[in-house]
Amino acid sequence: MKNNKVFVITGATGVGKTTIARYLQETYHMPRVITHTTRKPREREENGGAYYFETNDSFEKNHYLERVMYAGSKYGSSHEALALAWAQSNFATIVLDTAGAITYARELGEQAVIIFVTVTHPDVLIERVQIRGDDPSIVQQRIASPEFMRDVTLPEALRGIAYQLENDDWAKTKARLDLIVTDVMNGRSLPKKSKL
Ligand SMILES: Nc1ncnc2c1ncn2[C@@H]1O[C@H](COP(=O)(O)OP(=O)(O)OP(=O)(O)O)[C@@H](O)[C@H]1O
Ligand SMILES: Nc1nc2c(ncn2[C@@H]2O[C@H](COP(=O)(O)O)[C@@H](O)[C@H]2O)c(=O)[nH]1
Repeated sequence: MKNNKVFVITGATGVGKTTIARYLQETYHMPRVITHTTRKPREREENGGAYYFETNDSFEKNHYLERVMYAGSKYGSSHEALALAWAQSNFATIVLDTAGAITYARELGEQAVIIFVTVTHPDVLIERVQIRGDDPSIVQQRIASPEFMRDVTLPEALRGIAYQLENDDWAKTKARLDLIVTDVMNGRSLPKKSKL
């Protein structure tokens, strides 16, 4: 349906994408599009919750709107998972790296509301994922990956398209998110040139 929209939350590791998607889910009842990955589950991550966890073989059996390699693992968002979320609500959320967000913007146009999340000091990202309890060797591999460095900066292809949302202070982030959601739900669009 043309009225359906998906809020695409993108940005670097640890910047708060999943936290934001959870807030949109809890506050606005937006279902999350569950994506597929071959990476190993973290503690407390369940199949069909955080992700559909796949083997290399099972990953290849799905139909993807887009797919990427990120820090050595495969990730992909399936047409089926997006349809499932839109069957529950006209507004859904998805968490993607910036390559995926660019594909969503290109493939879905106005139906994709892209939110690029940043922090003022990227050093805090390492602290955040350590506090989250990520395995230190995985954190090191992640930080060293070209995808991590790439996703710290708004890609050229998303300039003028993505909302830029600073997530230094969670209370302020929630207030800014409320502004974006209210505008989108009312069919308006806030200026996207500067950071919110
Ligand atoms: N504004 C904030 N201030 C401090 N900590 C935050 C803030 N937002 C999120 N966090 C915390 O930072 C950690 C990383 O957040 P989250 O898992 O949402 O990041 P992410 O962008 O989804 O990361 P990844 O891409 O690695 O999955 C979590 O422990 C979360 O609680
Ligand atoms: N392009 C896609 N990116 C995805 C997808 N699912 C998750 N992600 C992004 O990958 C990295 C790593 O995630 P993590 O859970 O291992 O920390 C992160 O930026 C996610 O947003 C997807 O289907 N396509």
